[in-house]
Amino acid sequence: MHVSTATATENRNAQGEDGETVLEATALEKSIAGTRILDGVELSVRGGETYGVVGPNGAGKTTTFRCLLGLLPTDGGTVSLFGDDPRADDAVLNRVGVVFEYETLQPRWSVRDAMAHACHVYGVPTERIETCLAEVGLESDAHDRKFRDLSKGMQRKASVATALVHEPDLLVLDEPMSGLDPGTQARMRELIDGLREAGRTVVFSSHDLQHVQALCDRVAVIADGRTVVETPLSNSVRVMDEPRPDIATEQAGEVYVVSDDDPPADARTIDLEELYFSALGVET
Ligand SMILES: Nc1ncnc2c1ncn2[C@@H]1O[C@H](COP(=O)(O)OP(=O)(O)OP(=O)(O)O)[C@@H](O)[C@H]1O
Repeated sequence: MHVSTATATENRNAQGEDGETVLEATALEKSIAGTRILDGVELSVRGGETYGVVGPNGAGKTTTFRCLLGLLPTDGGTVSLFGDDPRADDAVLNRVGVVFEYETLQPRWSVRDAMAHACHVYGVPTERIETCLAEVGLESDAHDRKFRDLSKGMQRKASVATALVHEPDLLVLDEPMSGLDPGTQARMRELIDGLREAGRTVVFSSHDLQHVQALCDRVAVIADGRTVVETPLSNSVRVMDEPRPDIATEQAGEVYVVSDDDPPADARTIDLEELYFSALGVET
């Protein structure tokens, strides 16, 4: 999969300067059938970054994505998507491409038909179909086959291609790697990396901490419906074993994540897996 970097500057300009907050949630709450599902999700995604959301099964990642996009009503908290609240006005969703793990394209439509429909809905030329199919590297013999007759990997690529037709400023991918063989996962990883190179903002959830570590600029660990810690990754996380009054830190279990760009000399480096288990209070 390859994404041209030629339009990176244009894309960055379209979504604002790098570093501008494009998606933010504070104190997000959601109950379903009397059960509290989300109880304090906090996250902030900046323009141009790749942002990972990790957490155990049932932590609330998919529910968070639905609430962030205004697809589920919330019971409390704030949501800001490119400065607008999608729960009040969903027009801002025109700037977003979304692929949920279990929501598929129309099973009886061919990939090209589904993409043509998306082009029609968004008012973009159907030339985008070939561009996006090439971008995700979907095998050419799959383009005119019915969605239901494709392998899971082909279906995932077709779904991502469809989510890209309107050149969204933000791509939200719920578990993009799940159920894919290692080779297809690697190609999905290349795609996400290529999107970042092209200046797009990508948010994705995953259980594969290695993928998240390799791809993401920042990550949020969610457990029991709340954000336990949100931190820059840049290949490693700087932590201290004790807090210090002069240093900004965020507790994640037994460690204190240093949020300062200039960590103190006694800060040590841990990987995402160690942070994850510490944040969840799991002995390893
Ligand atoms: N419509 C619903 N009705 C009842 N419970 C729900 C509903 N949707 C989600 N839940 C519950 O909310 C919790 C969070 O689910 P969610 O799918 O958001 O978690 P997740 O972190 O995405 O999990 P996974 O990693 O397994 O995909 C789970 O306990 C789930 O059973």
